[in-house]
Amino acid sequence: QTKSAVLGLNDCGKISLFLPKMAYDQESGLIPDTVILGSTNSYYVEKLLGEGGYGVVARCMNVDTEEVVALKMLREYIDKEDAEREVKSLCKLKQLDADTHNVVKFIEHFEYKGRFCLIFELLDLNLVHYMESRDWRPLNAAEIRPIAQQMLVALEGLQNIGLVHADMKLDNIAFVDLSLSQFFKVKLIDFGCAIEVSELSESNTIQMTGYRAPEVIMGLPLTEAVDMWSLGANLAHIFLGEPLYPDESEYEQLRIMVHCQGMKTPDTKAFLSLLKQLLHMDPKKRITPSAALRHRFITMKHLFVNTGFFIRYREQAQFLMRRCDLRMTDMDICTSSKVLSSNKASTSHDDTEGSTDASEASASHDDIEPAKISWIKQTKACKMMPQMS
Ligand SMILES: Nc1ncnc2c1ncn2[C@@H]1O[C@H](COP(=O)(O)OP(=O)(O)OP(=O)(O)O)[C@@H](O)[C@H]1O
Repeated sequence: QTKSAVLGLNDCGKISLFLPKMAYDQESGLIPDTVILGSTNSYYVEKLLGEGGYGVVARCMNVDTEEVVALKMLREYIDKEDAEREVKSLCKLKQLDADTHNVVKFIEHFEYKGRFCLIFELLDLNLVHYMESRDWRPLNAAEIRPIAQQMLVALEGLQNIGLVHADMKLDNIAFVDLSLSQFFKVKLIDFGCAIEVSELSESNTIQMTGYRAPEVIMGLPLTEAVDMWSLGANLAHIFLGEPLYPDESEYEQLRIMVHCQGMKTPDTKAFLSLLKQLLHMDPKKRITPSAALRHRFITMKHLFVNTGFFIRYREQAQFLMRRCDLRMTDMDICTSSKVLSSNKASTSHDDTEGSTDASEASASHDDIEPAKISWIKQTKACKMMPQMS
């Protein structure tokens, strides 16, 4: 804790750390118009961009190359061990191509006056800022799709390198450049809580309340599926314009909103179908990133129906996806007339509901005590997931 830190509720109703401006500048060590000397590069601090419990982030310019970057200086009270863990996760992240996997590009790190400094590519507003700028007016399914697809690709990449983000929240999804034509191009940021999947244990209290997977709350064995749950809760948040959890009745709210306001278009149904599988109570049955990328909400197979409305809607939906320049093999296939005929003879690949990876992964519960299994079953029965279908 810092001397002047105050905990309070932010605009989203979440607990945040507030620091008075002047003390914050001094404490962060990031004072505009000063230069931070790194081991190989020096950075001119232009302006402060954001802050969190772990660090303060500023827009900086590499004095030699004039490259504009984001510098995150970890707070004074962060243990060296924790700082080194974040650096270790970021080094591991370098195994992925940051642009194709939609994760922030990590450039370098160094210590400055005993504080860890991490240098990243400069990104734009995060999803909280963006939603605030539109008064939390919900995004529609077509707008959510490119964000969902990119985050699934990111989580698939993390799964491949055995890393769990463990802090998927709207603050940690940032636009690449809102002023560019790639409007919905986003990246996953903040690997401060990331953990190797092999190091996950039941005692880990990871993820933020509201995005926390049930197995974390219940102290059950954890896997990378925790990130998929959080992604589901995040997508529901931007679809509703308000958080889905922790109040479970908000789940009912989602159902009623969709039902009463006539929003249950085929695309909304497809979105809810994916959401249901992301928010599966049982992590072993929760959909995987690769299966989710084949879900019809992402591939848009269900939109390839020959009616005037759908043609226009589909064109808009495809436009939003193309603007992000996504790796859309399935979607590209969908653009051909092949899809119209293949719709008739539906395959199991484009909609994974109740099939493929999700159900195959439903293996045994041998490693969970019987009492816990029965508890989960009861909880599952109480959940309103089935009502969403
Ligand atoms: N690469 C970047 N480009 C632009 N802005 C960034 C970048 N990285 C972070 N930010 C901004 O700084 C804020 C804080 O960054 P970050 O989430 O990494 O800090 P943190 O202390 O780990 O946060 P938390 O307490 O939420 O875990 C972000 O919400 C974002 O607004």
